[in-house]
Amino acid sequence: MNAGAVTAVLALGSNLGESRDTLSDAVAQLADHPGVRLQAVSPVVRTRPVGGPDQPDYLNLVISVETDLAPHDLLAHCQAVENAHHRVREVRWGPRTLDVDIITYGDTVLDDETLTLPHPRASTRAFVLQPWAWMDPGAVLSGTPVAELAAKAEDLPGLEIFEGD
Ligand SMILES: Nc1ncnc2c1ncn2[C@@H]1O[C@H](COP(=O)(O)OP(=O)(O)OP(=O)(O)O)[C@@H](O)[C@H]1O
Ligand SMILES: Nc1nc2c(c(=O)[nH]1)N=C(CO)CN2
Repeated sequence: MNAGAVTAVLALGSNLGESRDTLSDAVAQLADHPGVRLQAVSPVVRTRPVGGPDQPDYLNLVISVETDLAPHDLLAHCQAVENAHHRVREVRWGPRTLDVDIITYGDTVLDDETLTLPHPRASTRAFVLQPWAWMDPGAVLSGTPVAELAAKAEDLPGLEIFEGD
């Protein structure tokens, strides 16, 4: 790892349009930055929507990247990739072509107007935790094994590996 580089975990979700293609493109776009190197990609999972209005199932995946970007610069890069997929913010937790969240940035703990790390809702979301645990069975979030958190998450039933339509 480059001196000063940090490992970040990013969670991607899509439930509008050609979600499988969107996720593949987004992973490539996230990695297509001189300050970002892709380390690992989880399986794609199909998940029931958590919160928000009645909406289609999601496809979700998690990646880990090694990055030289500062946390807010990584957030800006994630949002640029969301915007490239015509992400429109209408309803909270509403359907979207692409969502990219920063789940962890090394061990950084941070909370300001635009960025909270670790992501404040990740520890209860199977759609983040289960693919993360499959990608990295030893992963830990704020001191607790991610696999243990996934097993307790209310949205775990209904989550399945996406094999393609
Ligand atoms: N760790 C984080 N990753 C991504 N965005 C974050 C994070 N912490 C705070 N934010 C802020 O949250 C704002 C709203 O993000 P977004 O619209 O993606 O929320 P959401 O995906 O609908 O809901 P949720 O935050 O529950 O996943 C962003 O504009 C960003 O500034
Ligand atoms: N299954 C699922 N549900 C969600 C998702 C998501 O990615 N997958 N994202 C949300 C807001 O980030 C709200 N609800």
